[in-house]
Amino acid sequence: MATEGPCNMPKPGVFDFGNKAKQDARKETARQNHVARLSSLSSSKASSQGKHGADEKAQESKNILVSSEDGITKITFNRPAKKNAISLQMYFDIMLALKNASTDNSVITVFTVLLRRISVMCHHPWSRRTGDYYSSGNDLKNSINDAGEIQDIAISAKRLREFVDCFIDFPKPLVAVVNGPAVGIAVTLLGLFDAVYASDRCNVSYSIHPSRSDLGSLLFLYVSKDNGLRQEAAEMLLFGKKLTAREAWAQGLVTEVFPESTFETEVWTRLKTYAKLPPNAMRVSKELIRKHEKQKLHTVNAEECAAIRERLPIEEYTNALRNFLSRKAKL
Ligand SMILES: CCCCCC/C=C/C(=O)SCCNC(=O)CCNC(=O)[C@H](O)C(C)(C)COP(=O)(O)OP(=O)(O)OC[C@H]1O[C@@H](n2cnc3c(N)ncnc32)[C@H](O)[C@@H]1OP(=O)(O)O
Repeated sequence: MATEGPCNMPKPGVFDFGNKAKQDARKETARQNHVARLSSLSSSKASSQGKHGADEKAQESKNILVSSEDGITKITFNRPAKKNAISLQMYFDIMLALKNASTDNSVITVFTVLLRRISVMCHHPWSRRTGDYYSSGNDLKNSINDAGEIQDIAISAKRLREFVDCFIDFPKPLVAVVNGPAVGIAVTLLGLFDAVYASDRCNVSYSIHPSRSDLGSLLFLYVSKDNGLRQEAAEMLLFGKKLTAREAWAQGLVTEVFPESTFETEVWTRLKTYAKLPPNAMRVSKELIRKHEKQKLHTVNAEECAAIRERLPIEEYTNALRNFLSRKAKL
């Protein structure tokens, strides 16, 4: 792989991970090992997948499960021990899953959390219960090594930008089934879904993570457009106020709130019905609805990621990270 000289390669498309990784490597020669790891992950998985039907199992990875059934491709967080914190590998797995879902036979793509079976001594011997968290956001270990030093900020910030771009550009209806609390980047993404169904045990928040106001500007753009909710949104983004599912609905961040007891049945019944609607009409409608805001979202995303890249190495951030990792601080 060339690492010197001018970069004359054309800018790769948003789902063109192979070329993006190569360009990263040219610019970040000092970080080649890390980039190579991500690149090899991309190429090995991409080559083993290609196009597939909506009724086949599409992708296996430990913390992100992908399956397709009844016209719905489901992308499922499966890292309950870490509250579904999103590691660098998971960012990559999700991008790959979105890339595949954009060309598979499915009609709708849904993000959700794996349900866990727990034993309860009440009316039923076994009861289904949702995973603890929908997602606790960015894995705080992404940017700190075992010695407590900040690492790979440039690559992480670039990866984050590509990740969010994939959501902005996703061509099919994209739905979030949020059956637990969501934090940080997982909240920001809600504004990029076409529908967000939340159970009443969900809440949304930004952490004490000092980068939250950068990351939140994307969300702010979305919720505060014409609806006079600027101050409420700012309270969450600047001061870390946690919103209940119903407050998030009032902000326009959640489409509908369901009681936890009927959440799964109601939501999946509805989604299966939606997946029978004409796919092309939905794609064209989505394109028309989103067309005018897309460029703005890309611009804000680029600005946010640049701000994250600049601000993250500062002491305020490193202290917050170390405090969390040494168990002195939480949300
Ligand atoms: C370089 C790229 C920069 C990107 C910047 C953009 C930022 C995006 C964001 O998403 S910022 C938000 C980051 N998230 C947080 O700050 C949440 C941190 N977590 C918590 O505050 C708490 O864990 C909790 C409130 C979510 C849950 O508390 P509790 O129920 O008490 O569980 P534990 O704290 O014991 O957690 C269990 C287990 O999970 C690990 N964990 C939880 N969240 C994260 C996380 N975000 N990153 C890494 N690890 C996480 C936690 O350490 C425990 O692990 P352990 O059992 O100790 O091994």
